[in-house]
Amino acid sequence: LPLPPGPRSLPFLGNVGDIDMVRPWRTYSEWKAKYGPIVSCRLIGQTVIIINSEKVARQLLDQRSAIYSDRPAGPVPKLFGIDFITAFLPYGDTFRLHRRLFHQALRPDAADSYRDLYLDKARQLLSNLLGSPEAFEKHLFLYTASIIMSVTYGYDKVSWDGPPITSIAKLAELINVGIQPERSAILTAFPILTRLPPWFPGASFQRIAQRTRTLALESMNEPFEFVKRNMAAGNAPKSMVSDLLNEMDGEKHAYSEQAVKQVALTVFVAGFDTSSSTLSSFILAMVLHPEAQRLAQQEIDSVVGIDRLPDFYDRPSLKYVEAVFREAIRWHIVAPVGLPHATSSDDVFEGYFIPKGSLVVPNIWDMSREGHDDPDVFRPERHFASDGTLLPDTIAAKPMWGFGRRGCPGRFIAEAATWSAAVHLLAVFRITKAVDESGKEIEVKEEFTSGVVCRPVPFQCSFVPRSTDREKAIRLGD
Ligand code: HEM
Repeated sequence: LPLPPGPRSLPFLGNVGDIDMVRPWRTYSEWKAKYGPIVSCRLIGQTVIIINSEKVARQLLDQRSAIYSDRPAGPVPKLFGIDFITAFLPYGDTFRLHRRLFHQALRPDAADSYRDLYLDKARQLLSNLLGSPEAFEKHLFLYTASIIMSVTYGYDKVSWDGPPITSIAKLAELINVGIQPERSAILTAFPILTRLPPWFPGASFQRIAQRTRTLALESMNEPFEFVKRNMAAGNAPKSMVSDLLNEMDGEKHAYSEQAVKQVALTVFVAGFDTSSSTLSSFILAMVLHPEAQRLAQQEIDSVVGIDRLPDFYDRPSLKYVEAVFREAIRWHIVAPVGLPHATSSDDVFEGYFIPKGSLVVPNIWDMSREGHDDPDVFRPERHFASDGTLLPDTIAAKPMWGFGRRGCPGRFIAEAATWSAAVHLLAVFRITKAVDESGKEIEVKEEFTSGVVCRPVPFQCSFVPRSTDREKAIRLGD
């Protein structure tokens, strides 16, 4: 049987020269128009299957997940000392154990049990923004980091420039650089390069790898020991690690401390950049679309009133806010091609052969545009049916979280935490373009970085308190 259709490829490099390496999802969408929703190509000796439709992704990655849940084998995670991170594990026993621990700690009801925390940290975010609005990116990072560190290890407060955040955040940043797909493809094709000494011209990746290995060990051990010390002293707050360690005692040998450490560090690595980028993108959308912002604020004022701040029980009544939130996420999807899956055995789909070991790339960017008119336009109204009711498709069911047994286990926490921040920002601030010294508005562009996770290119904006009473209340809560 033939492979799925696709562009002709050169003997060794394959289709490397055909792909927009900065925004590969755009090339994949062009191929969809030519070849259909499932496309095959070659990248330096590797068969790549690109899925350009949610329907096909569900048929293969969800319904045949026993075949489509591996990750590409390559030397990069090991070289960088991060092969224990769940997202890089091959499909096997360790992977299954990690997923079981994630399920225990992050399933929907567990994620709901942290609602007070999301609200508390969102109010802290507002206070930080009142203090230094120009540093909003840093405050978003701190918001995400403090929720993750509290849920995972029980930290009450974390500071941006102190341990353990400095090393973990640096690690997350280096991993983002280290796992760039182009570099992975080259090192996978020429594993000999991984033996180059760090001083060799062009081998700067070896220095990054060395630093990442050290940071990974540090970041795994330091916060873990913090929980163990607290547990020994009898004052460990509830957290993912303390819960798992407590359960481990009752369930001897079911899993090891090492597995708990690995899963815990994965939460930060996988959740930090993705969640803070989502919020940054939401703020950019509000700056560029003041009318949508105004309508959302009008709704908050009428549902919540002006004497209190929003809470999760308001969410079902805040339908326009929900549409704005959904649209901000859809408008610029944070991980446009998610993470590649790999097949662990041969398969046949609609008359096409999909060989074992193929890389399978879901084009989530294209899927988020399917069925929408003018998909580039920011339009919250698209999430309402013609009778004015909000469409039933929830954020948790969207392709943005990936697929099948590899789908994002942090989606419930991520969604609740980003919603909490977004609705608080809307309740308290008018988010506008910043003005320069002469009073002129500083233009803001709809520009995003590229990579596994995409965030808006740094921009300036203003956070103008909408009510002096609320401003006072937040300042007093400092
Ligand atoms: C808006 C924020 C987030 C987005 C958009 C997002 C999206 C994704 C995507 C697309 C994948 C790849 C799924 C696949 O391969 O099919 C993924 C994997 C993963 N995510 Fe998230 N994620 C977010 C936040 C989080 C958070 C907060 C956590 C942890 C609490 C988390 C934990 C993970 C883990 C552990 C994996 C790897 C799963 C595996 O390989 O089995 N993510 N995420």
